[in-house]
Amino acid sequence: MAASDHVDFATFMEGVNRRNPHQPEFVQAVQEVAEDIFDFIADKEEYHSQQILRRIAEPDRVVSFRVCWEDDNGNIRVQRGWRVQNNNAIGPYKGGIRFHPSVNESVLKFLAFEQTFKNALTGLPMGGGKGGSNFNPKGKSVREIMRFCQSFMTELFRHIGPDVDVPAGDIGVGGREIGFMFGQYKRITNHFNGVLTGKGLEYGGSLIRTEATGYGAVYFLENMLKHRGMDLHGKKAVISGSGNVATHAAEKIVQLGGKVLTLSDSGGFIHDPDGISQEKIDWVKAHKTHRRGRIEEYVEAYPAATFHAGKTPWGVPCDVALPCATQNELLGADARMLVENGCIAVSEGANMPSDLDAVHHFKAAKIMFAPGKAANAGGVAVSGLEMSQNSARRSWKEDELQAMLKDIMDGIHGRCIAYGDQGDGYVDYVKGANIAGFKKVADAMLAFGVV
Ligand SMILES: NC(=O)C1=CN([C@@H]2O[C@H](COP(=O)(O)OP(=O)(O)OC[C@H]3O[C@@H](n4cnc5c(N)ncnc54)[C@H](O)[C@@H]3O)[C@@H](O)[C@H]2O)C=CC1
Ligand SMILES: O=C(O)CCC(=O)C(=O)O
Repeated sequence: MAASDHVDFATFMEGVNRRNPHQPEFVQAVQEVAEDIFDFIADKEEYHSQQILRRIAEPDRVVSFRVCWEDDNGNIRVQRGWRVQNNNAIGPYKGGIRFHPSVNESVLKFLAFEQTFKNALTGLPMGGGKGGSNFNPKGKSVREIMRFCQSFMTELFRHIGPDVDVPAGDIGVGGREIGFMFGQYKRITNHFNGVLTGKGLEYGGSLIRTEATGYGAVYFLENMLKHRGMDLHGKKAVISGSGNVATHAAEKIVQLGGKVLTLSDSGGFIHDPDGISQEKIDWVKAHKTHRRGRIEEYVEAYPAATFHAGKTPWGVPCDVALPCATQNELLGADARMLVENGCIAVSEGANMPSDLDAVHHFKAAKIMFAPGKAANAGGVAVSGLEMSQNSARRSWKEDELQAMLKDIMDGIHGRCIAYGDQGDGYVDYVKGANIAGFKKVADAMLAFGVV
């Protein structure tokens, strides 16, 4: 294709929209990447002629299946399950499984697409995938969760494998669910291998996998601040979510001398002006993981705090913000409010929590803004380390893994600077992450020819 025949950004996006009707999350994720990639490849003929971005934005395959299970009252329930295998140019498909009523093909395609770039950024050999179901774990008994997980794996097992596709947890899927799924995989296949990550320590799991995403998001934040000669000491942090990522991000902020003011769930947010200490974080972890309670009950345990029903925490003045709940939970108006209130840095613990308007505003305001594909990559990175440990049939020590996680987060920060430094002191981390992730996957694809 001659340079003049190159498809331009608008035509490319028109095609993405046309081919993916009613999939707004997927189109949004592709647009955020394409905005940067089109500039980068403007003078790189091969990426155009080999249609690399067009190919990455078309999943290798989307498997959709029926998941039948029986509830405690003997009723037969039917859910839909999916595995989206987006791209395996640099390694086996890798990415979590989400159980939430909002899960649909668009959400999983966006997550698998993002995962492709994120996994490339870690420097480890992992392709991008994601799966899940519209099953709602809320209010279900442990036996119901177990029956659902077993039924889900009864179909999923034929599409995955330690060198094929290695799922893990995500929203609604933690250690308990991974245990039920691994048990069923082993029963069906008679194989004990590293087909899932986030496993229990007794059966092949890795130390610090549970903490890695939240800790990693704070390490990335720390790196951004350090790059500008600052640190987290005394900084006020606003965090959304109260699950795995949010509570471990809060824990690391507290360890590094910051003050955490908020946590949230789909019912609203709590604001604790005294700061959410380690003891309070432990209470939230137990409340969410064992008692499966709501965040509003925090104010009964800690009366100095207030609960704000149906609201997000972005109006609380802060120095740094970490959206750690779900996609599109931080909108353009929230971004404006954060910047006006003096927020200097945002590190995305969740996947695509900021909508496009918010991302554009953060970039225009030139605050430090780390997109999820860079900031929350610590989780999948330690999953990659779990895969290595499983292959070698050994377990590394905690301090070795902590050092590796830190090193990987430093590496991602460095890659973002390499492609995102604007030369005037401002680093466009979105651009840096998109280009660094794209380049690795694209160059592998070029090596394979047209496949
Ligand atoms: N668990 C992991 O290792 C990784 C998770 N992530 C992302 O981090 C985010 C959180 O995941 P986890 O903490 O693992 O899940 P989780 O299931 O432990 O917690 C999810 C949290 O988000 C909240 N939430 C869900 N939907 C919400 C909504 N509509 N409005 C407000 N709050 C809502 C829940 O109440 C809960 O506090 C997701 O975007 C996930 O994709 C990203 C990288 C790795
Ligand atoms: O550890 C993994 O493989 C999954 C992590 C994940 O789902 C994510 O990075 O969004």
